[in-house]
Amino acid sequence: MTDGVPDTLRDLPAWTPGPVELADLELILAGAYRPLTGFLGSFDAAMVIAGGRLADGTPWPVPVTLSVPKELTEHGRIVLQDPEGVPVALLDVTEAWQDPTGRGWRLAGPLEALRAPAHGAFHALRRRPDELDPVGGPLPAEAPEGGRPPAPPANRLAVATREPLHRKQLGQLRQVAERLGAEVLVLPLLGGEHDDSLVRALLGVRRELPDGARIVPVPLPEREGVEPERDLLLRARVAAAYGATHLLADAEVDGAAVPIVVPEPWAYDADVEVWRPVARIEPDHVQAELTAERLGELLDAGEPVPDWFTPPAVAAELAIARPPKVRRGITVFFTGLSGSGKSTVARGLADALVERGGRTVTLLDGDVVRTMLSSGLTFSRADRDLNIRRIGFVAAEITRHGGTAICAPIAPYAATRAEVRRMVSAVGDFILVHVATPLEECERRDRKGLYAKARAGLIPEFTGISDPYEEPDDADLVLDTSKMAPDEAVGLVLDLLVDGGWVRSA
Ligand SMILES: Nc1ncnc2c1ncn2[C@@H]1O[C@H](COP(=O)(O)OS(=O)(=O)O)[C@@H](OP(=O)(O)O)[C@H]1O
Ligand SMILES: Nc1ncnc2c1ncn2[C@@H]1O[C@H](COP(=O)(O)OP(=O)(O)O)[C@@H](O)[C@H]1O
Repeated sequence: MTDGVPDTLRDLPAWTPGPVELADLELILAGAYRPLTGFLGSFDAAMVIAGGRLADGTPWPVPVTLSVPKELTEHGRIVLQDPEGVPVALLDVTEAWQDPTGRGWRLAGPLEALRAPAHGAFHALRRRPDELDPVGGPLPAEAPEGGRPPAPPANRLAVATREPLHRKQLGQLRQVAERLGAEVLVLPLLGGEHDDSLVRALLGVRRELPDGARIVPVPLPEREGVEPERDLLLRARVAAAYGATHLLADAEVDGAAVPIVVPEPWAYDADVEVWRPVARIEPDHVQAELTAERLGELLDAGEPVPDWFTPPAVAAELAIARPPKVRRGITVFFTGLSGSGKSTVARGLADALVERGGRTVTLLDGDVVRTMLSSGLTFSRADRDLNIRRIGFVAAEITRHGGTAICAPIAPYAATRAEVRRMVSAVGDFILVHVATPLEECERRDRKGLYAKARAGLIPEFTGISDPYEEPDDADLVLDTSKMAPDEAVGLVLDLLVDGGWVRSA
């Protein structure tokens, strides 16, 4: 491995895989996907999807593939790079194939590591499987006074989790580890929006884990469309590569790479105020679980998460990952025809929120965006989509940081609006307001004289006249401004925000 890009690679085409593929690449190169040494070819992928096995019969739960644009399928070698353009691996292409369902192109072939991938927060905790001691670790150098050295643990119990561990799971983990005589390896699975919170929540309960427990973050994002059983099988594979002899999980699954251990049910004993196996609690002392729904309600309302349920360090991280609604970032996204009233209502809403105080507001109005962020873009479908994606990107950043983004573009395409909803919802909340003023009314208003020009054929591709507008079927609020005054329209959006808990009632 060298610092610069070797001369021999400089002329090769480079490709930046998607986030899940980059995580796969890292795990393949680290040996955490053993026995996989590269992305799957068509036969292996088909066998995995159909029967959970590679073509040679090795059990493998999910298709680990690399998708590329068609142009890249003509090359024999490709440099795979991270999103900053730093080369990570060299792919020797042995097969370019087309996915039978989506028709997208895939590449397979051996990989050569060029440089260790750059890790962000908590990089100091990362370990490749070969950087962990084998089960049991090195023997203690000296025996404790007057006794024999304790036997090293015979087993390694892994927990591979995308969720923090609460008091129940911590108790179950201690119980199972003790029963197995196992050391504990916690693998926080990275790839979500709150990776840092997850790792901090696990570090925060270190003292509640059995002695010597290790925490090693592993990039294993949730994969779209993969059933929970297959995800569990993949977690077991990775745990096995990290030397685990057992994996703690909520459910059993056949064919796992290491035995899955499902702990016996535990509950909170309200009489003696401890968590313990249900079998050891008087039935009328069993406290009802805090459901995920109730936990969500507490966090949304900014109420404390009870100490009996989770340690304070975890509760603090839960509140960071899901802040109270009054402090949570939100995007209010107006969509509608030109002249429908988007800017008027959006401006009125921004003013009303500023007057109330308590929220920072950024208005991303359609016309204004087009003179700054999207200057130079046309009104072709591709440029409109790019414009909306840019607005969505900025809105998501504002939302991530707890702000209020108010957007007011036409945004005529449902798929692009859905993309923005996804981007924003991953980091906060998203409200879609359809300003559904009829075209006749927008045209009658014709504030800028654009409809007249469009009718005269002077503006090609004018939304509603010579270009499509796809009506939303997922709007959180629909406003027809031909039937109400601007103040009333603003009032309706404000009511929605107050009722939903994002804005305090005046
Ligand atoms: N061909 C065509 N179609 C639609 N609109 C046009 C067009 N050409 C210029 N304009 C003016 O541009 C404003 C719409 O820009 P947006 O960025 O909101 O459009 S889009 O979301 O990218 O489709 C829109 O402003 P609003 O009236 O505020 O919606 C129009 O004034
Ligand atoms: N209830 C209402 N809400 C919003 N705008 C209204 C309403 N009633 C009349 N209008 C008028 O309609 C026009 C809408 O223009 P604008 O807000 O720029 O629309 P857009 O941003 O959708 O192009 C303004 O002249 C506004 O005064």
